[in-house]
Amino acid sequence: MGLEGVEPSVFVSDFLAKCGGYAVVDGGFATELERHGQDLNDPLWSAKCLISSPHLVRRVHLDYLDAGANVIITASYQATIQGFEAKGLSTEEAETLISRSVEIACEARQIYHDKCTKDSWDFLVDGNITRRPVLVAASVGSYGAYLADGSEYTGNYGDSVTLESLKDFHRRRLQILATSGADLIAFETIPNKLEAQAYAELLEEEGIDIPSWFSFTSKDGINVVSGDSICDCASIADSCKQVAAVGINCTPPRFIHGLILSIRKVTNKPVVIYPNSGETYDAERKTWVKSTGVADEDFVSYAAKWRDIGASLFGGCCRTTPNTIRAISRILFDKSSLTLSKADM
Ligand code: MET
Ligand SMILES: [Zn+2]
Repeated sequence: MGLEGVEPSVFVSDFLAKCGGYAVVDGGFATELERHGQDLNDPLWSAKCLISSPHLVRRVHLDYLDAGANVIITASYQATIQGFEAKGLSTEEAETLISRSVEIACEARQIYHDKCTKDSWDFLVDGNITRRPVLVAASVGSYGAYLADGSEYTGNYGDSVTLESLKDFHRRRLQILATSGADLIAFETIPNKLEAQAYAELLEEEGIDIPSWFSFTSKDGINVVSGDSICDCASIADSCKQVAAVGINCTPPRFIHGLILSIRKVTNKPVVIYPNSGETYDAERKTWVKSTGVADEDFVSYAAKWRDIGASLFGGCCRTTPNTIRAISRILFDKSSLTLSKADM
């Protein structure tokens, strides 16, 4: 499935309609690889597994598909040409691994669909076999993710990083991912306005012809992590015609409600929400710690409320699991939890 001349907004609204109005995104990817025993304490983080354990990458995609995901996000979050080269790989090898991340996700989707066709009684609607729509979203992590020093959670890149240097950093990987067979590009954990602007300009300059979503990260529910206003950031996404959805990921669930309301003020594009488990990443100790202060309840119970204030795509980020996604899927498609206005439609 690709854009094929279809407007990005139409592509996503058609997809949402086919999913039943709302779509389920997968959950934490790197942290799920860790749960399977991988040591990702490495500058490549999850991208390390593209080299050492591609079978496990496929396994985790399959687990999320089994849990109900309509969108699976590739293992390319921290897969950069610069990062692979620092490990001694050639440029060509690095580029192959980046494309491979998309191929593996597409393979998982194929395996999943083949399995469903065999067990087709699960998929019978009015006597016809229907397939749950599944899109492969190619992940682009921020420049801070490549630095692997936690700066995707501060957005503080220093004065030497400019709009042009960010565009140069991201250009080649974006070109590869856009022609790799992915259905869309997921720009994830965007920590500041400058990087959003760099992505928007790159999409235009490179004539990227698959849709994208821009997903920001926040640690206070008001601004993105750098302190830039979420409204300013979402406005950049709103102005870019190739951006088909705007949202928030890797942010504690308790901040999501206010962020959706802020995003809604500046855009009518679909809102994508995939919070983390509510724990905080300690970059020095390279570990997740329980946050102090307000407790994060099980965020699955919030999903219906986020839907009711206008979000359309829901999943999880770091430390969420296939169980989280299964629960979100249940809540979203549980007709009895729909609001009156939705039930009346
Ligand atoms: C730091 S956010 C990481 C996002 C990425 N898609 C993952 O789940 O691994
Ligand atoms: Zn995350």
